Amino acid sequence: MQLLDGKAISSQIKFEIKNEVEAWIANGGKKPHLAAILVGADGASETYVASKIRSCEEIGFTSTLLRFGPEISEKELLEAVEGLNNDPDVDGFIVQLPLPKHISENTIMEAVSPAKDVDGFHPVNVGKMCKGLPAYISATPFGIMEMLIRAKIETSGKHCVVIGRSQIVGLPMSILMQRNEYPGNCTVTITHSRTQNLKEICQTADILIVALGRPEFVTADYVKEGAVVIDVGITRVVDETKKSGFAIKGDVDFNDVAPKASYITPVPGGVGLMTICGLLTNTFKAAKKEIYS
Ligand SMILES: NC(=O)C1=CN([C@@H]2O[C@H](COP(=O)(O)OP(=O)(O)OC[C@H]3O[C@@H](n4cnc5c(N)ncnc54)[C@H](OP(=O)(O)O)[C@@H]3O)[C@@H](O)[C@H]2O)C=CC1
Ligand SMILES: Nc1nc(=O)c2c([nH]1)NC[C@@H]1CN(c3ccc(C(=O)N[C@@H](CCC(=O)O)C(=O)O)cc3)C=[N+]21
Repeated sequence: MQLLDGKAISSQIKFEIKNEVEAWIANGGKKPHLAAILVGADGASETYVASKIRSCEEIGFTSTLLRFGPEISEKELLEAVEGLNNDPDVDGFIVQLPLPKHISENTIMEAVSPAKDVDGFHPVNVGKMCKGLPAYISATPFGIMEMLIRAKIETSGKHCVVIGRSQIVGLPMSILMQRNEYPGNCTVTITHSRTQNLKEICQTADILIVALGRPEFVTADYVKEGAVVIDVGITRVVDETKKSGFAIKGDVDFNDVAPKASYITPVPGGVGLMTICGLLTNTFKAAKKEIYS
């Protein structure tokens, strides 16, 4: 078993971005500025925001966080989005999901200017990604692809099973893994809560990407000997032994699955850190106006 060490890979990527940003600024470029809107207090979002702010500081980006209570109206949130769309200093921003039930996530995602949509959630960016055109690609799938590249994992002709079909992870991940270029060319199966025989399908996976949001759901009996296992899940569970009062768990039972896997990502220290790299890469592209002039 080989650990796909998100900490080591993401440190290397951040080092590379930091150097590029320094050169960009030395040549008169603008310091990249990433903003985030957080509504309420979702555990995974809190983890993300904290991690993101730390990374922005590390590599020399400006970061701004706009926090709102869960009672904010859709109209007020749309105004906040419009404010960031029109703020010339903000290069890119994300609206943390999930949003409270009374707010339509699709309405909010469509309100974000595609040029500042560093999460890659706007239909224009999703459409461009599907067609293989230059676009912001959702940070988590982007980070996972980068991890596969850096670990030189063979993907061509492999069976990739994705658990979860969300707009933010499962769906874009599936599209990227079937593309006619490395790291893609997989035969992809997308599974979800209505899938029958999930375990049997997972047992046929050469590459298993798990994003359903249930801590330690995938056990060794789901996994073929020698499979590559990518754990996207981030759930805060109560843990009295921790200073913070909680521990972060993935969707894969790591200790059970690791002996069977050829490669596996840990949680924490895996995909989450790669997501941050995806977001920073997209934000730097936004500052350089690489995709939208
Ligand atoms: N590490 C990182 O960078 C990131 C981590 N996350 C984490 O990843 C996890 C998934 O996030 P996200 O995609 O947003 O979650 P969603 O809740 O939006 O989607 C979950 C998906 O899993 C499916 N699902 C739920 N239960 C089952 C089941 N028992 N069997 C099979 N499929 C099931 C759902 O099916 P259906 O469509 O039928 O409801 C849905 O498609 C969460 O823990 C989240 O915090 C998310 C983003 C980034
Ligand atoms: N619009 C939107 N885009 C997202 O990409 C998005 C979102 N909303 N909502 C919440 C989920 C969750 N998510 C995480 C990303 C990184 C870490 C992360 O950096 N984790 C580190 C640090 C963990 C720690 O602090 O210990 C790790 O796993 O090692 C966590 C969670 C992005 N999400």
